[in-house]
Amino acid sequence: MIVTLTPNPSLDRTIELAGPIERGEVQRAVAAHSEPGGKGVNICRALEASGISSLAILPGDADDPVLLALTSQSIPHLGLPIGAPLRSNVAITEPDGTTTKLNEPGPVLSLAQQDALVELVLEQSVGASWLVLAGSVPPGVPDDFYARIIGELRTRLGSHAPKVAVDSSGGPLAAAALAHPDLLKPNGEELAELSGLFDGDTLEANPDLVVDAARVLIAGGVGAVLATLGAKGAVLVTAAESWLATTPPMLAVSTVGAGDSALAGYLLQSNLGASAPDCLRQAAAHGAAAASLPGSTVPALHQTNPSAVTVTDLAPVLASEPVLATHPKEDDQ
Ligand SMILES: O=P(O)(O)OC[C@@]1(O)O[C@H](CO)[C@@H](O)[C@@H]1O
Repeated sequence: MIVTLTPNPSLDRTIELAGPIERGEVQRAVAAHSEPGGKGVNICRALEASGISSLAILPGDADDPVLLALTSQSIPHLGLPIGAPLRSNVAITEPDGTTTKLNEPGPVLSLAQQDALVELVLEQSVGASWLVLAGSVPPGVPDDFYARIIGELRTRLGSHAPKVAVDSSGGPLAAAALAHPDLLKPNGEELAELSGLFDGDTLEANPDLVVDAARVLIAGGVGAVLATLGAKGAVLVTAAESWLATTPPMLAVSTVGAGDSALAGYLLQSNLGASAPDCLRQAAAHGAAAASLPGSTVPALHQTNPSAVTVTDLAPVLASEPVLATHPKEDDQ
């Protein structure tokens, strides 16, 4: 069983345009759809689609559209009632694959609600193989929320605690990185910010340099780093080894949730006891498949093509003069 916590879930609304977005103009959409979202929710949707048992923990009332959608899609979940509507996030997609994402702040979580959410996570983590702490934290929640959960989990469950993966950004990601998670899943920009090495564009264009940046985090106590690099693939760095996974070129339809799907692919194989390079291979295959699907749609295992993924060994470059290059972002936003 894989448990995810999404403290700031959303109803993801995708609006498809027939041409480029025009600021300040009225434009007609060709299609629109809604899906229950938030990073941990997407990971559970991807795992369930492949028959891997999971539980999505999130704040939200039973009659909130996000929870109603999870129920109707038979995604196992536990909602903590908060008496307020969850947020709606909007993605605007253009025919060339460009995705523009507008994320609301989300409802405030009181201290009592935060404590209740932590308690729910600790209770449900007993017997789980992984706990995934995913996404932004809503207003009122301090940056050390994920770090606190990792600490309390290990104090309470000791050697029975599940492995912890973190997929977040900004302050919550930085604080969680110091709490020794087993796996961190940054994109190039997040890894650059966390490590203080290079910038996001440089890392996304130069997977070799990702190893140097990830090693900074591993030296600080992070178990392994799975860095998703959009069209450039993904890099997995452990204490001793590192690999790059690349996929054949493709035109992205919507990159929303591609990073979440990549993490789901990794966890899926990890749960089956696969080797680190095979976990990475599935991560890249899941990420590519997600980018080929509209909106926040997540792929099932049978919709991915791991045999088309090339996995190669990487070594740290420790470049004294980083290569300057840019690359369009295609990771999830
Ligand atoms: O605002 P956050 O919590 O950072 O990200 C939320 C979000 O953009 O992440 C998912 C894609 O990764 C979407 O389902 C959702 O709308």
